[in-house]
Amino acid sequence: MIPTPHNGAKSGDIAKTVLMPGDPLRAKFIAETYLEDVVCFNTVRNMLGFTGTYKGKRVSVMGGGMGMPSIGIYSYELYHFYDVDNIIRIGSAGGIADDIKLRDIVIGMGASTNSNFAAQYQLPGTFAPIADFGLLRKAVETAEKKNIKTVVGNILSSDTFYDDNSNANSLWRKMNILAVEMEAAALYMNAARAGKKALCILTISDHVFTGESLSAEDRQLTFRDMMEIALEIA
Ligand SMILES: O=P(O)(O)O[C@H]1O[C@H](CO)[C@@H](O)[C@H]1O
Ligand SMILES: O=c1cc[nH]c(=O)[nH]1
Repeated sequence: MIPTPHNGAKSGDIAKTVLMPGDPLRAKFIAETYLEDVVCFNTVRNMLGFTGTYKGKRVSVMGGGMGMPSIGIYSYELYHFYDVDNIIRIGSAGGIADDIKLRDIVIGMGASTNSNFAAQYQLPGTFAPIADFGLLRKAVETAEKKNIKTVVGNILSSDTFYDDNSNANSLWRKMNILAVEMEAAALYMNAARAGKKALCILTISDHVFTGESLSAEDRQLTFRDMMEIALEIA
């Protein structure tokens, strides 16, 4: 079923590993900054996707949009229709745990969620969405080699950015959730169901409780550490 309603790529246009920021312009930035011999494979809905080489390895980078329905569509199509094996989400997140600071890189070993995405599987219990251990280990080792600190643990994938329940994040904090973002749980579920691999690496752009947030310039600079870790393990 390719091209799909959401992806104009043809068979073979996409590498086995795809880096997936939420923002398609971040995908363009990565392609222009780090990749050689770049080809743009998707412009449908401006959800830009590129394939090129990084240090001789073929790698793709594509926006995934905001929220679980969006990354759910793009990652499903990549795994099932484009033969992609690994998707590494690289995103921004809000700090929740007290010891998480602006610019920290958080790796989602697990992704708790308030979403109903898992209902489709009709499981007789609660599914725990987790990262691929091999990708996780490589990311941590690569960061250590680069002298970049990472914090590994449980994150929250939320359906809401603006939430009417002002107490919700305090409740998640009690369960040692490190940070909140909006996609990893669906990505991890799609990977599990497809028998493929996924990882979510995040940079803390703001803190839910202190209200601090990074400037646009600071984001650009600190996001590069996360991008380089993802590119190295691709
Ligand atoms: O920076 P990205 O990857 O878009 O990730 C975070 O930013 C968006 C919200 O501002 C959500 O998509 C959230 O998951
Ligand atoms: O989803 C997100 C991303 C960044 N900051 C937040 O508070 N939430």
